[in-house]
Amino acid sequence: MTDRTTRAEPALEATGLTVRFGDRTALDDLSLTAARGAITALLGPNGAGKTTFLRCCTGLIRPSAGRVRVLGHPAGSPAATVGIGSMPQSTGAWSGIRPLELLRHLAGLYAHPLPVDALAARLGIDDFARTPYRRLSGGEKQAVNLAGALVGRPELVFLDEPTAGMDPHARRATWALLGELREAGVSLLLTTHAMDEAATLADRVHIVDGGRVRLSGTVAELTGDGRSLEDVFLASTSPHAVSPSGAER
Ligand SMILES: Nc1ncnc2c1ncn2[C@@H]1O[C@H](COP(=O)(O)OP(=O)(O)OP(=O)(O)O)[C@@H](O)[C@H]1O
Repeated sequence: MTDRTTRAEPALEATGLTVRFGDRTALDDLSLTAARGAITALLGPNGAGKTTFLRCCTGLIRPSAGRVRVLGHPAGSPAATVGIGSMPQSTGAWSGIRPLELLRHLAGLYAHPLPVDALAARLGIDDFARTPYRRLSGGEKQAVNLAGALVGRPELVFLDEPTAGMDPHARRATWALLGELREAGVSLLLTTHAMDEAATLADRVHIVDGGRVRLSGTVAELTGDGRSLEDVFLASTSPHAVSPSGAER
């Protein structure tokens, strides 16, 4: 599916994305790229537009203006969708299904899935493999959601706050796994509120606020003047919600 031309394109390229929900502007002419084989982190206050952006990338939302190319193909097209994995912030979809059943079901949708048992063992899912999804703890659900995103061997993975709710052991194990995926050439785009997560993992950071990219760079570039990443974040973003007109606050 991926030819030489599309391999030359970034893993992800968004140009001039605008998304409105009624009179609320969630994305406001947002443009950014994510390189192949790298971890790109999206930081931003609550309501900044991060999840909306991921939903545009996975084809769940069609922007009112702008375009997204995923692995060299239009977002939402079959050619783009086949190469991606997505870990949403939460999913109410699974309810009574048990983690191993779910992962086997998802694996069956792909031609060359990862071995489910090994993936479940790696993410500690063995311990609760037969517990109905809705009974799992927050961190356990996160592990299952992550496994679901990875089981199809995606070229590009979208992770919406992947370690939110995880204990420090699970968080470190997840960081290690994401680092290994990058070493294997997988491209990753994650959102996070954890500055240490971005600083540890990200090759490039985009700070988003009010539906726009406010700052981009490596962590070293962004903190080159001696400030912490959190100080840079606080100085470049606002605590207020997006105004109904979408105007800058
Ligand atoms: N389906 C929807 N209908 C109406 N408004 C929406 C919808 N989805 C998102 N919004 C609004 O768009 C804005 C951006 O939301 P989004 O979920 O993308 O933010 P976020 O950066 O992911 O926030 P958080 O860090 O809290 O998860 C918010 O003001 C939100 O209320």
